[in-house]
Amino acid sequence: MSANDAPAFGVDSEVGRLRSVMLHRPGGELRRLTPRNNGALLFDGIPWVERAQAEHDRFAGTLLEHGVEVLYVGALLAECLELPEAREAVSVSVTADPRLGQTLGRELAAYLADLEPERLAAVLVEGLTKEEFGTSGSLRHKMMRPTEFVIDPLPNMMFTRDSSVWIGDAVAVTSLAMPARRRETTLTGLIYHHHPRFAAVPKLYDPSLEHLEGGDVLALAPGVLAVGVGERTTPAGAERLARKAFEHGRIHTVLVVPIAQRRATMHLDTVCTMVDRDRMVMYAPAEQRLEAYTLTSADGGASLSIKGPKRFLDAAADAIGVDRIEIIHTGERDVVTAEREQWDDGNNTLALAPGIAVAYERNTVTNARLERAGIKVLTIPGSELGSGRGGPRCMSCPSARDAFADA
Ligand SMILES: NC(=O)NCCC[C@H](N)C(=O)O
Repeated sequence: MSANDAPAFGVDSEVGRLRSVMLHRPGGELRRLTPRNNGALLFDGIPWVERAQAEHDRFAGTLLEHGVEVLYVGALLAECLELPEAREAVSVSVTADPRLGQTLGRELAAYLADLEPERLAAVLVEGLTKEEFGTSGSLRHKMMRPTEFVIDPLPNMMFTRDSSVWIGDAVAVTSLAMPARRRETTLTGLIYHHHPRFAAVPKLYDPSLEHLEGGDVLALAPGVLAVGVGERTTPAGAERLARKAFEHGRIHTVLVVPIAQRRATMHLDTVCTMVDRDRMVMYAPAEQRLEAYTLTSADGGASLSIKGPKRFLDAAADAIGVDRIEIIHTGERDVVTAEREQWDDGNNTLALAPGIAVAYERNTVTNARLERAGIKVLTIPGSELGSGRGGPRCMSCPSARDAFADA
């Protein structure tokens, strides 16, 4: 398919020319972060909010300059929340929180029902404190501190990569592992199920299923997925996704890649990302260490063949049908620079086309290596955004790329 008749939706690789992407511009939810809650909310510091927004605007600006359509979660949500059925679904999911109790739950439903779509969309992401909510006849409310949350904020909403992932022409709304992020998928799910733009798109997964996060899913090439299994995605989640992808029919091989269960490697896309058709930026120690189980199915996912494990890069080259995948290392050969730049999302790049990638400017050594290898690196600032431990790939969910064959 050529660029002119590219599908309205669809992602068959990490590098096909990017056409449309979902972002979330960080807002008031970042103002909820304090030194007491930042750990539980999965931030390594307290971001300067205005600066984080300016950095995010630079990111979005870079995408727009390169012809990418930028869709914002806030606007899509507000558009959905014009629909009574979407408002009802969101109210039911928020007020089902057992911590609220019957009275506060009922009062909260009435409060949400009075909000205009845009304000409701903002409250759902920014959260709501007791003092913002106002008076209540509930015991729960009486016993809360003024700054305690009636609705928890979602400061990680800007990492749109994790709560949904496109596989061919279908979307998987994922099942997030960390309590601080679980409610994100009620919002992304709402968008994909209710927004007229996406309502007809086939849905491959849902948040009630085994844990699976989009940052762990790499579309290595048409028909081939790599799924990291570690702190977030479970083996059961990877297996379920594989079955569903085989059943849907666009995927022939799923490589399941165990990754260390620690914060520095929370998702596979913190360890490696594709920057070209057969080139990857990767944390050097992973080159030899990463292994993969190769999953295939001869009957559309009803039964699975599981082979391996073998070295990930060999399994990937076999599955894609190339001699080898060329690796560009994060940082230098010295362990310290590599570790620092891996931590700062040096290999969490977003490809706009084969050989063109957006990267944080701070990872100077990795970026220089990429440039030396002939990759065009478009840098963006990320000093504040980075405190959430996610880079350009984490902060974007592509819904349309040109087909790999034509990219
Ligand atoms: N794919 C990614 O690596 N996403 C970054 C997620 C960062 C977020 N603070 C988290 O811990 O989930």
